[in-house]
Amino acid sequence: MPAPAAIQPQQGRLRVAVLGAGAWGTALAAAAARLHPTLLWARDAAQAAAISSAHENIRYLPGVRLPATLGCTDSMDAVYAHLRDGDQALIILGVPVAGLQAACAGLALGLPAHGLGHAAVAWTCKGFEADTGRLPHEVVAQALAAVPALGTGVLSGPSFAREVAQGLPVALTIASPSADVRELAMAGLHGGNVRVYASQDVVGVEVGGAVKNVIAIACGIADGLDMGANARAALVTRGLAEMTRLGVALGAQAETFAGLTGLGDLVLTTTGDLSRNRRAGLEIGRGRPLADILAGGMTAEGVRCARATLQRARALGVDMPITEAVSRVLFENLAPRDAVQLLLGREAGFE
Ligand SMILES: NC(=O)C1=CN([C@@H]2O[C@H](COP(=O)(O)OP(=O)(O)OC[C@H]3O[C@@H](n4cnc5c(N)ncnc54)[C@H](OP(=O)(O)O)[C@@H]3O)[C@@H](O)[C@H]2O)C=CC1
Ligand SMILES: O=C(CO)COP(=O)(O)O
Repeated sequence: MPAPAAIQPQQGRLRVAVLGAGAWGTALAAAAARLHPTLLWARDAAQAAAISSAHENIRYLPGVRLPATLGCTDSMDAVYAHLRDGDQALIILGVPVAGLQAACAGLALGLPAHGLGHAAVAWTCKGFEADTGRLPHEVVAQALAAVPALGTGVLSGPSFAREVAQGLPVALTIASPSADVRELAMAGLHGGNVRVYASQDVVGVEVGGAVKNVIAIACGIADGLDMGANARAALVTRGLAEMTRLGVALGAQAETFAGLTGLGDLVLTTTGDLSRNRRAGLEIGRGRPLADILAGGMTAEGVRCARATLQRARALGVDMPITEAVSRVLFENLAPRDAVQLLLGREAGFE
């Protein structure tokens, strides 16, 4: 695609709101607050008050100091008032896939009622919706259909929340059919140690984010079983192949999977121990029951969406052997070692 137009400085004019004060929403809010007036929204009043006063999200990012300029509220009216005070409004959704529909349904009512029907909305969740198999943009299109002037896009890429909140370097991708949304997201976050690239391939970016979580579980399982570095490299590479097959079948561009939101995020999440999906896999490989691992409420989107990914792939006739093996380990009591044998026992074929 052609390079997007140069970004004009928006200081003082662009206002950013981040909905969802989990690890990733808080980290992105911290990054945006270094550049623009930014307000974070938490659904829990006590959590919002604690973040505003202590400048720390003790539940999700303990020990990380947040910018003093970053406020947090549990009031959507306060969010709308904050956005109305600027000339341009960027709303970043930091909720998981399971919360996306409800978050958008709220915005579909609230944004037009507050004169913000032209805002830009970017979601950050990674996965297929568990019950419906929809990708996030399909959820958003339906939930925001009543506000057609809104610009929408997906923000993704290899990005552990803790590192971003600490101000360490990161590269992200905003994918949207709208040049305005791409430029607004870049203006909102690009600067200092944050680089934001643009893409038009929403499907490719979303499929990369969804499938890499499942492959991270597979790599965690292999590492938990001490299968070695060769096994991990094989899973990453063949995982990339199945991610690409599914993405292309859904209309994505194959090149997207060689970028930040495909290979980039796959490498990060399959090898970095900050990954919750990888950690879930490690524990499974070491024999811990899944229910135990998730008992604390840890967000592991690969667990939530593995079955939906597989169903969508089957409907398209796409072969995803690693995703299938992970799904059977998670939900059909297949022993991790038997899953490895199943993958190794497949017929030889062309790469
Ligand atoms: N953490 C990371 O490094 C990254 C995460 N992501 C993606 O971002 C998304 C969010 O992840 P992350 O922030 O880490 O998750 P967390 O578990 O840290 O936080 C989730 C946040 O969403 C809220 N939430 C949870 N369920 C719902 C719901 N059904 N409706 C509304 N709000 C809800 C939670 O509120 P409450 O606290 O009140 O429960 C919390 O504020 C995931 O899809 C993840 O894959 C993307 C890039 C990096
Ligand atoms: O998406 C992520 C990094 O880009 C975070 O990965 P986990 O959800 O596995 O922690």
